[in-house]
Amino acid sequence: MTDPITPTYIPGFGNHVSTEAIPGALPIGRNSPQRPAFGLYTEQLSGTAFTAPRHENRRSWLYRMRPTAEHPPFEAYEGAKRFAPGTADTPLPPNRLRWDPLPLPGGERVDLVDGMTTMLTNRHPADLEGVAMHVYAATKDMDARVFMDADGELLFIPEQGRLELLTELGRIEVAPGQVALVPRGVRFKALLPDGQARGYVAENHGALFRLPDLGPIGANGLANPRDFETPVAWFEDRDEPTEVIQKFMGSLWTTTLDHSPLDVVAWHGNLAPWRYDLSRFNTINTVSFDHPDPSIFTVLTSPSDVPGRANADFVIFPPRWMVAEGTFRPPWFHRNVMSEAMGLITGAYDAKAEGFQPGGISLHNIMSGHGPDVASWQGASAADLKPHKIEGTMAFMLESCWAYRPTDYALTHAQLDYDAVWADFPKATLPRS
Ligand SMILES: O=C(O)Cc1cc(O)ccc1O
Ligand SMILES: [Fe+2]
Repeated sequence: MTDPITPTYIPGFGNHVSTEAIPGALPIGRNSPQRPAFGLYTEQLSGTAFTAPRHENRRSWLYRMRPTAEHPPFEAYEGAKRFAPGTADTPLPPNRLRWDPLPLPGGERVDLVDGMTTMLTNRHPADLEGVAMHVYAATKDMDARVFMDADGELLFIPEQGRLELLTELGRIEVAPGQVALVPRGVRFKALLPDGQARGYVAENHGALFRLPDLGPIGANGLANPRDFETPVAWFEDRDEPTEVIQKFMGSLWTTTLDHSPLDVVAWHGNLAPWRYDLSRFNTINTVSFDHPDPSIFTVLTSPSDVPGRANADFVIFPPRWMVAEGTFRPPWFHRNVMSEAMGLITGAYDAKAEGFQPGGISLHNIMSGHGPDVASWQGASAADLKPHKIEGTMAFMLESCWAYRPTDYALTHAQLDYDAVWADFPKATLPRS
């Protein structure tokens, strides 16, 4: 059963962890003993192909009360109609779009799974590439059910309310301002310690998120590995019917076990959930002039097969000093070969004076002209360029080389005239010859 003890974490990113909730549960010196302690079952959970290069290879060994293999067939899940509904195969308009935050559900309370709305997808999960952006608005704990995503790892980005993620590999509490990752295939349930919660989920079908290379920055900076926290082993011993909802190849499926599958008593390996506090991000930026590319704010990257071109970059815009001299300081006007989906966790974003709200989303797909809105452009063009601290804000970008396609729900719920934020810029006045 869930107990109120604060979860315990082990620091480090991608480390080889060994952890047991009951002394003696973890075998020593071999992965697969003939008779594991206490009659536990051994299971390998792979996050990369068996043959992935050693520095990319991610897997963990789980020691559990029953094998995952013991389950009835899955059937189509009829709930969560806005979660993973698929997208139409019609031409994708190149329009810029923006969305207000989802209202929290009013009447009947909904849990995290039924409170999920898929907004943007790119690529099909079967391609093993691409990312999706979902938003959740939940008002109920998941009780006798768990969720598992066979289609990718899940990066939770809370905007309101904490989530307590009870996973097969341990418990994670994540609050707005922090993010948490649940690896592909790991079952979990989400409790809402604040009674309700809202936020974003980035679902990554491609190469696992990793820390970016630092190049000339050196050995330290941006997100430092020691600030990632992986939970110690924890399990529940619950012989009660437990629904398992699984996302597989873009659809939702359900089956019911006679026990909780959160029954991993010990595990070791380097494929595990973690959380990270975005305030630990060591923000690096110009101390001279110009506005560096936003890649300087990359927290995590999922590479594609093309060097330097991300399947997905998770980038943040944290509080920071702005000191650039003789410079238009906010994001510039630009057209990007990558596609940009953005969210706002708190505060305001420096390129948008209004209309981009916490919990909202904006979409600027490949080659869409965008940048500061008229009000932000006017303000920054006239600003006195003394050092200035941008405070109380946290926006993020899920930048992908694949164009995003909004779901039907997203298309029918977008703000009506986002283009207007860039209307009526004064024309440049050229010198007369
Ligand atoms: O479009 C955006 O607001 C995101 C962004 C921010 C920035 O500082 C530079 C480029 C960029 O795409
Ligand atoms: Fe941009």
